[in-house]
Formats: sequence, structure tokens, C-alpha cells
Amino acid sequence: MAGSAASDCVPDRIGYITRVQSFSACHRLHSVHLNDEENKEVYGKCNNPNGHGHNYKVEVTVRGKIDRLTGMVMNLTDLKKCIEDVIMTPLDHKNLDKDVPYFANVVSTTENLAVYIWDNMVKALPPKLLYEIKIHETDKNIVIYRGE
Ligand SMILES: Nc1nc2c(c(=O)[nH]1)N=C([C@H](O)[C@H](O)COP(=O)(O)OP(=O)(O)OP(=O)(O)O)CN2
Ligand SMILES: [Zn+2]
Repeated sequence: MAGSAASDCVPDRIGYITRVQSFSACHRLHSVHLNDEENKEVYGKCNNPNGHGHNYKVEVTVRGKIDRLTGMVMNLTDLKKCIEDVIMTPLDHKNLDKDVPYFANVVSTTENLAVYIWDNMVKALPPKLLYEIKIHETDKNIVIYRGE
């Protein structure tokens, strides 16, 4: 088209960027929808009344157009600030079940933790950027949530 810049014809490039953050917290797997015996049966050692702790590692991935001017999907410094507000402030060095109101009636499995982080991260980020929350509860137990 006359007058268009050559770059107008080049399709957008889509990139994925991830920032990793670790935090420590304790919890107990215990459902208010099950009785004590059922809780013991379902959650075993993780239902121990005094709880247990984890060094969680969370990977937050955003997906979007690589801006032609800035070369960025988003500024990782801004993502770092969102992670501080959404993950570190409410969760680090906390008892998930007692310190985080969301988990008063929601069992603090890593699946539900991923949903909690997603729901808050999606509000903190620009629209449609959040792609995935991946949580390493232990070296062997990993949960992925993509907002579905
Ligand atoms: N679907 C889920 N299952 C379990 C969850 C969970 O969040 N979602 N969580 C737990 C416990 O919280 C527990 O802490 C897991 O610890 P553990 O079994 O000790 O962890 P590992 O398997 O990595 O340890 P091993 O070294 O293999 O003993 C349980 N289930
Ligand atoms: Zn646990």
C-alpha cells in the first residue's frame, strides 16, 4: 500500500517470558468438606495437624507480541513488581491456611495455590498477557495452571 512502512507487512512475533520466584510457606492438607477420618485417609501424612513446610518455586509466564520499539513482551522489571505484590507479600513465610483468607475454606493443595496465584496475577498484569503459572512444590511435584 502506498505510504506504508515496510514493517507494516511483517507479522507480529509472539514471545513467552518467564520469571522464577521462590518462597517458603507451611500448610496442612485438610478439607472442610471431609470429616477427620476421611481427611486422614485422603491426605495421609500431609494431614498432620501441625502442618509441614515447603520451599515453593513458582514460574510465571506471560505471552504476547514482541513490541517492535522496545523489543519486549513486557518489562521484566514490571513483572518482578507484580510477583512481589501477588506472591511474596501474601505468601512468603506464611502459614497458607491461617494467614491467607482464601485458604480458610479452600484446601491448600498446589493446584489450588496455582489458581489463587493466577486469579490475583491476572488482575495485576496488563490484559491477556498471563499464560501460565507453574509451581514446583517439591523437586518432584510440579503443577501447571493456565486459567482454564
Ligand atoms: N494432587 C496433589 N497431591 C498432593 C499435594 C498437592 O498439592 N496436590 N500435596 C501433597 C503434600 O503437600 C506433600 O507435601 C507432598 O510431599 P511429599 O510427598 O513428601 O513430596 P515428594 O513426593 O516430593 O517427596 P518424596 O521425597 O517422594 O517422599 C501431597 N499430595
Ligand atoms: Zn505440602
